[in-house]
Amino acid sequence: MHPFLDLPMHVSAQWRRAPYALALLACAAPAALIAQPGRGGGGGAGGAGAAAGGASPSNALPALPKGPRAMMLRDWYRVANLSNPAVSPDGKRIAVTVTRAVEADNRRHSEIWVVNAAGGEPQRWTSPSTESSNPRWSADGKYLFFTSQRAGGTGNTWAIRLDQPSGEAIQVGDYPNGSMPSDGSFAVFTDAGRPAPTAPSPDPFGQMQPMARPPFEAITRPSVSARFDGRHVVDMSYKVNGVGFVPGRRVARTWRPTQIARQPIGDTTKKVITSTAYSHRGPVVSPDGKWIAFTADSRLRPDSVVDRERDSLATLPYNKVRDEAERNDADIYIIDANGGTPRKLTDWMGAESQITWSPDGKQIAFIGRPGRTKNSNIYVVDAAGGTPRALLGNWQYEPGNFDWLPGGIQFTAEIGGRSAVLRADMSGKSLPTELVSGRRQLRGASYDESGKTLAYVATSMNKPTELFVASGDGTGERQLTNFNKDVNADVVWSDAERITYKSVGNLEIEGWLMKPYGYEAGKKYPMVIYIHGGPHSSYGEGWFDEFQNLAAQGMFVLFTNPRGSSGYGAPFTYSTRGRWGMEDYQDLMKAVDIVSVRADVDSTKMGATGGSYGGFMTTWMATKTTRFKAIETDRTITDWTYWYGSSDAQGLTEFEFYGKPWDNQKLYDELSPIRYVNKVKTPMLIVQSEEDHRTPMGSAEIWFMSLKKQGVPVELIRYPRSNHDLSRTGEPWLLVDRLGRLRQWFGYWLQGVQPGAVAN
Ligand SMILES: CSCC[C@H](NC(C)=O)C(=O)N[C@@H](C)C(=O)N[C@@H](CO)C(=O)O
Repeated sequence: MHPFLDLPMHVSAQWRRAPYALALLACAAPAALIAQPGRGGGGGAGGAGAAAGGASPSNALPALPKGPRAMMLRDWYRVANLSNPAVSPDGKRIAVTVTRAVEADNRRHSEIWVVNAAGGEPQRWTSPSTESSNPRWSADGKYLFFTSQRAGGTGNTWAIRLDQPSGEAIQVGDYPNGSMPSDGSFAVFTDAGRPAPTAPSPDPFGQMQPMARPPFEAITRPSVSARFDGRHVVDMSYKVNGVGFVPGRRVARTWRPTQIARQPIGDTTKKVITSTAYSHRGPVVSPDGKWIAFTADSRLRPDSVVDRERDSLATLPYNKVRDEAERNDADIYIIDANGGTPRKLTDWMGAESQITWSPDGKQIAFIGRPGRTKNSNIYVVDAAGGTPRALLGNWQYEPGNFDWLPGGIQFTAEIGGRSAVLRADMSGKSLPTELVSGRRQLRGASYDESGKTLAYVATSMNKPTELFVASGDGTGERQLTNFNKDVNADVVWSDAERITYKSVGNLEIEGWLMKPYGYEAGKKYPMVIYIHGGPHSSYGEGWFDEFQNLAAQGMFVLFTNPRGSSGYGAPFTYSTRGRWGMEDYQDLMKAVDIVSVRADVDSTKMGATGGSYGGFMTTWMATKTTRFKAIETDRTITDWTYWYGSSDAQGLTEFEFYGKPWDNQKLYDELSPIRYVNKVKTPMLIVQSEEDHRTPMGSAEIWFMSLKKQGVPVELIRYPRSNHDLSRTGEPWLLVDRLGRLRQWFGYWLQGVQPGAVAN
C-alpha cells in the first residue's frame, strides 16, 4: 500500500485524479431523511440529472447550453463517479457508491445506489441529506453495511436491514466486520487493545491548542502559555498532506500491538485470543473455522524492538550492502482459532499480503513481493507448510486484488494503461487468461458467493464510470447504469489514439494522443503534453477531466507512461532510480518528436504540463528546451534538497537517490531544475496549494521569483484550503478554477486567445 495515501502504489494517475475518486469533502448536513430504496427525490432513470441534496447548478449561474458541444468548465460538476461495487451474496443485487458534485454548495455528495443484477432502474438506498459510501453486504444477506459519518452513532459503520421492513440506517453491535468461516458463525479481526491507563496529572499547557503545547521531552516552554499559539515541533512526522499539522506526543512512547479477536455473529461479546508484544496483521479464518492465518514480524519480535531498530537504521548514512540487501520483514503464521502458539507457515523472503484460504481450506494464497524492486506474484502454499509456488510465472505485469473462487483464482491487474480481470493457471505453467479486457480501466471486481456473478466499474477515454455485470467467467457483460446519461448527451467527449514507440535502449513506451474537440482533417492544432506524477503511477484508458478540458479548448493532448511508470512491471518502474530527468525525459521528448511531425499538429504551438513529479519534469524541461511555447507546472518540485527537508513523503528520494542529500549531494543538486533556472525562456504558469505538505510551496516560490527576476512571463496561482490533491479531491470551485487557468494559459500562448476570452 501507498504509505501516505492508503492506495496501492500502482494506482493510475488518472484514478488518483478522477474528480471524486478519493476522499470526500465532508458534508455536515444532518441525517434528516430516512434512507429507503427509491426515496429521496431526484434520481430515477439511472440517476442521471439527480442533483444531490436538491441543489441545482442553475441556482448560481446561467443554465448550460444543450449539446452536442464541447465540454464547458461547469460540465465538470455534472459527471457522476461510481466506485466500490459490491455484489450481494446471492448474486441478485449490486450496490455501488455514486458521488457527484453539488455545484451550488461547493461540495461533493456520495450515496449508495442498488441495482438488480438482471437489470432495471438503480435505486438510491441512502439519504441525500448525509454522506454514505463503500457498501458491503453481510454474508448472511441480512444487512447492507456502509460507511457514513452521520450523527447519532459511534464509529462510521452503518447498516440497512434487509430481512425485515427497513427504516433508517442503524448501527449493529452483534455483526462485527471481519473474516468469517463458511458457516458465518463468527468473525475474526484485529484489536488494537486498550490504551495503557495514564495517571491523571495536572497539565499546565492543557488550555493551549494541541500544536502549541510543548511535546514530550521538549526543552523549551512558552514564556506565557496563553500568549503562544504557534506550533512546537519535536517529532519528524509533524505534518501530513491532506491531514495537516500533527501535534507531537505528550507522553513517553508506548506500544499497543494489535491482537486477534473473535466474536460470534448475533452476539456482542468479543474475545481477544492473543496477548503478545508483536502485532498481528490481516487475520483470515479458514473455511472450517479452525485456524487463523495472519502476518507478523518474521522473528516475532516485539513492536517496540522492530520500531526502534527501524528508527535507528533511518539515521544511518546510505550503505549499499545493507540498504540494497533483500529483506524479510514479515512472514505468514497460523494459529488455532481459539488461540495458542502460532506456527510459521513458511520462511518466505519478501513481503506478503492478501492472505486467502482455498475454498477447501487445504491451501493458502497470498500476494508476495520478493524484493522492493521485484515483481509481485500470486503464490500458493499448502496450509501444512512448504515452499510457496508462483502462479504467474514470469508474467510481465503484477496482480492487483484477487479472489479464490470455487473455480480457481481470479484477479485484476494493470496491463500498461488498461486494466483487466484475469484467471490464473493454478499449475503456474501458463500465463494468466484475460476474462474481461479491452481498451478501458476496470475497478473493484466483486463476486457473489458462488463466483457466478461479477460486477465492476469501468471507464474508457470518452466514457465516465458506469457499473457493469458479467458472468463470473467474464462472459455476457452488460452495462447496468447510465448515471452520466445527461452529460454524455450534451458533451462530445474526445477519444484518444493509442501509440507505442521505441525509446532509449529499445524500450517500448505506451502513449495516447487525444484529438481536439471539433477536429477537422487538413487543419493544424496546438498540442500539450501531460506528465503524470509519482513517478510510479500511470495514465491510462479512462475518462479524465484534465485531458477532456484541454481537448475541449481545441488542442491535441499527448500523454505517455515513460519509464518509471507503474503498470509495466517492477523492472520498468524502478529503472529510473538515480536517473530522474534522464531517460524518462527522453521517453517524453521522443513522443513529442513523433507527434510534432504529424500534418495535423502545429509544432510551433506546443505546451507541457504536469504535477508533482510531473511538476519537477515540466520545470526540468523548461531548463532543457525551448520547444514548448508555454508550460504549466503544478504542485512542483524544483530543488530536491529543499523537497527532502519539507515534504511528508520521507523515504522517496532516500530510496530513489541512494541516500539522504548529504549522502549524495551531487545527485540531489544535479537533478534539481533550480540549478539551471537561468536557462528558462518559456512562459510558465505555476499552480500551488497553500496546504500542500507533499510538495510544499517553497519550490513554486523560488521558481516564480527566479523567472520574474529574469523577465520570463510567469504567473503563480496559490490556492487556499487546498493540499497536494487539489486537482483530484479539492474544493470543487477551486478545482474547476484551476481547469480554467489551464485553458486560459495554453489558450493565450498557443491559440492567441485574449485574456478573459476563454469560455467557461
Ligand atoms: C515512498 S513515498 C511515495 C511518494 C509518492 N509517490 C506516489 C506514487 O504517489 C508521491 O507523493 N510522490 C509525489 C512526488 C508525486 O509525484 N505524486 C504524484 C502521484 O501521487 C501526484 O500526482 O501528486
